[in-house]
Amino acid sequence: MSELNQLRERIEEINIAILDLLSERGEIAKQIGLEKRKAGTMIYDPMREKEMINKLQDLNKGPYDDNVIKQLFKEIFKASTELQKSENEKHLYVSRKLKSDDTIVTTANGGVIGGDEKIFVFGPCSVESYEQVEQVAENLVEKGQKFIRGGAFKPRTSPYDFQGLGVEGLKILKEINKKYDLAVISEVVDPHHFEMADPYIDIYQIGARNMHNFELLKEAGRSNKPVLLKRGLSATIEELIYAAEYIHASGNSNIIICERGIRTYEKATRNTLDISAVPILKQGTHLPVLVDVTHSTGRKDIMLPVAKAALAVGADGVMAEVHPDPSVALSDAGQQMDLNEFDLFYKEIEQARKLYR
Ligand SMILES: O=C(O)C(=O)C[C@]1(C(=O)O)C=C[C@@H](O)C=C1
Repeated sequence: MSELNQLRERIEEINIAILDLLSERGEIAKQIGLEKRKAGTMIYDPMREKEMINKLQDLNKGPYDDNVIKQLFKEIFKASTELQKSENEKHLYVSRKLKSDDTIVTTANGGVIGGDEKIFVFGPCSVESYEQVEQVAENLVEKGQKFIRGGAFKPRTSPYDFQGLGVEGLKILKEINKKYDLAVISEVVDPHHFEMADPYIDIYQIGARNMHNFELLKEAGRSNKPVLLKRGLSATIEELIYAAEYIHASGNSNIIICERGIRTYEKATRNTLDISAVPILKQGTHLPVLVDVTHSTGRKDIMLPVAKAALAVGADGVMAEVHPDPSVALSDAGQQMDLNEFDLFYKEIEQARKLYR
């Protein structure tokens, strides 16, 4: 055998030895990934990678220089994190990889979210009085709606802003539910609220500001009612999925995700609606996805085209705020539709809804 062929043979043996070691390394990385998942730690660990690279560079005898070694190992670490992520994703309860069928959330009054028909969730930002909620409820029943939203506990940016009527607000919502058979969606802000609010609420809402409140998510997971989870103000789609996973992992599979806009540098709208999050969430998870056009835009003049866009990209429904007299509303006065504006909005969005059934 020529010298060249002998060397090539040796190199191929080494390739196979490296491949075997890489496979073994990959299997260990997968196990590390599972341990990290149990502990709730992030997959990517730059400090650990730096430590390992420093050690390897110290031991490096050449002929490859330190930078080449660094690049080669960086590629290996990257491949490991990708492996860990896809393994984790396969194991996420909310992942479509684990369950290909859509999750369909139902309420006692026959409301269905995530089924063949797209749905709407309308109602005032805050519950202010029985009369105020009733005016909206009557309007919704005339339109054949199944849901009403209204906040009784309001986590507001300023502590001096209206904080909601609390339990009194929930009682009003229950009266409305009994009289109009509308399923009530209302926010809870404290892990102790679930037990207290149970007799009054049909779907618990976890608001954007609490998307990362893990104790609240876990308690929502222990509750026996559907949970509408809003995307955090600065949360990535991955973080939103993990927040939903917290609820599912604690035992509750009835989860609805709500894209409500994220904080960007753009000032033309209140938040920036991440429209691409909708198909990404629909592909990556089996959960129903709603789009809140009030909080994402903060502008009544563009709510309709944005709502149509949400339905067009695959949202299971649209949320929007409606108030009988927004000018005196105790919260979100500028962005809630009055009943006339709502009629116009509804006529058009109902047409669009039929298109995307
Ligand atoms: O040690 C870890 O925490 C791992 O997840 C393993 C590993 C690796 O491949 O060595 C993978 C990704 C991390 O960014 C750091 C290291």
